[in-house]
Amino acid sequence: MGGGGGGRKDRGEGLGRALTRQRNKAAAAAKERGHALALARRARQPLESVIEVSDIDAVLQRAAEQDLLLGGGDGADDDALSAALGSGLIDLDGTVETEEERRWLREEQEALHAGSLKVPRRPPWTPQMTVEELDANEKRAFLEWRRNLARLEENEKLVLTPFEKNIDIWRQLWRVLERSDLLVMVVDARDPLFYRCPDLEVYAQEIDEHKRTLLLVNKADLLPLNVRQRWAEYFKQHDILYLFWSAKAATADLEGKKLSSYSMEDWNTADLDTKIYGRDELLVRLQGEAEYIVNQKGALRAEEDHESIRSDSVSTRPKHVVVGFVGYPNVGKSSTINALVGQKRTGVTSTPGKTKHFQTLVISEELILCDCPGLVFPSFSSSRHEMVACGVLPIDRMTKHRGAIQVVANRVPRNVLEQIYKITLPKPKAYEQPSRPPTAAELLRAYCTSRGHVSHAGLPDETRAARQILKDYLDGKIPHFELPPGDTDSETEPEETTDLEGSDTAVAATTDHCASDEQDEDLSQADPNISHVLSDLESFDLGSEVPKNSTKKKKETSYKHHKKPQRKKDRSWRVGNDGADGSAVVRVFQKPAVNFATATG
Ligand SMILES: Nc1nc2c(ncn2[C@@H]2O[C@H](COP(=O)(O)OP(=O)(O)OP(=O)(O)O)[C@@H](O)[C@H]2O)c(=O)[nH]1
Repeated sequence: MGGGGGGRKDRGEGLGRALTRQRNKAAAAAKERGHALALARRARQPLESVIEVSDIDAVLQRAAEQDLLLGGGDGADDDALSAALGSGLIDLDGTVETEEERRWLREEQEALHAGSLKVPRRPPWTPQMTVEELDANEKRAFLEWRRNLARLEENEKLVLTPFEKNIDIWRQLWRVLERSDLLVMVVDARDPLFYRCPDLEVYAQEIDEHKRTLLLVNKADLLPLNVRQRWAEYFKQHDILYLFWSAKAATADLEGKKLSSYSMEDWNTADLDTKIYGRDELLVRLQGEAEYIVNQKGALRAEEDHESIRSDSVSTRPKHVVVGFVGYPNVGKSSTINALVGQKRTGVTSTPGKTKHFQTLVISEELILCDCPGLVFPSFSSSRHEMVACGVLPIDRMTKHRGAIQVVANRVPRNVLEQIYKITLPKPKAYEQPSRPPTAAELLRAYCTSRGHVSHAGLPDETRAARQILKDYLDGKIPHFELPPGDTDSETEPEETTDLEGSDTAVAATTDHCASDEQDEDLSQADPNISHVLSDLESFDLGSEVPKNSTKKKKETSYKHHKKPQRKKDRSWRVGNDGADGSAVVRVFQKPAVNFATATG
């Protein structure tokens, strides 16, 4: 009886244990399914830049990744989260200190630690590795890179500006770097050093000592000849391989038009150091540089193999060369590729970060181009505001517009701003420095007053004004450029130099701006009543492209529904993949404009 009772108890305990086991199993399976689902969902997500550091989703996603990498377990979630938090995803105030008294100290620190600002390296890999192994290794190395940057920030009291935190975007760069013979770093001519990433050049040579980087100084149409001369001097002094280029001018040329920019008058100078290259010249130069690299590699390999180097084996042209294009968002990579291909292959917009995947374009049997998505490299030296003003962070995501406008006000002489916008800025008070730049508030209010931009609350619509001013600044309607560091003119006579250049360029820029300004001029003469303000708000992002006679239509549409028209990147040309890692290849055959052999002699 007792035994029977014991048996029931045993059976009962056995059943309980079995049920618990089953429940645990089900829970584990559910967890696994959840993981798989999360992974699958993530795989389906489009490739997005993660630059803004306050994105809590990104924090959690990284925490989940960490969990995955470290195998989970007790407290792993907490550890992962704190690792993600500690690795710089959360930036508490998101701004960089700019007080004068702290600046030199910070600059000293920045110079000291400049070598630590590295581009993440792809860990060593072999074709024999499984996809999972490769993926885990890359994630581990990436997290380590993130932690190092965070440590740098924490320990040294340095402030890192926003940088790309999405490993998948860096993966695109790794692949472009690996397959390119020549790396072309596209920079904006108006501040080339801001957009240059020296560590990327170092990294390229770590992959292969023969790889070289060419600085493609784009938007050179916005740079007067004398400023190009100064930069040319600087590049030569610092042994930087460079050339001036204007994707916009090259595109206009292809369309049989001429760019009406002041600096294009002397673009085709005989001086190779300062001339703005044309499309065919650039293609020849790129191919020449890349072939030189491939030949050097071939020669070395032959030497290493103790082969007898026949003279023709070194000079034989390689089958084809690959030229990779990298750079910050919005510097004009896609425009350059489009101009080189000779037709629209990649989308061009003034919104940074539009190119998401690298693209491979076969220009000819001999030349292949690779276009990498725009990347925001880690840096110390610029503030978030500066990055918005420089087009690296999207204007649309800007929340504190005055900071970015102050960058514009500090860089562009007061008289130039007044001329371009036909506004009068308040003069500095008697007790203030007579040469002080206008404050952001002064500039924004003067602009709003002249255009009648009023917000719902009846206050000046500073956000709208800020967006338009920043757009004009980026598009080159407001002329501006930096001089090389240590340029004596900029040091000893900043006012005079800027004023001189500014007024020169202001004339051209004003002419350039006239058409777009006409509409605003009209608006400024009208009564800024609320319906006008609303219809006016609607034209906001269309800016100068809205024809005058479209005012009526604008009034009829609700401003709430107005969204910036996003031009879609034309990807219809994508044809399958190249067999390596899923990247698209299109074959674009075109007659080489100049015979390479004759052109290079
Ligand atoms: N003035 C001038 N503007 C240019 C030139 N090249 C490009 N732009 C403008 O710069 C903006 C950005 O050009 P994109 O070609 O889309 O830049 P991107 O580097 O491919 O940008 P992402 O897709 O963000 O990587 C666009 O508004 C272009 O019209 C140039 O040579 N001169």
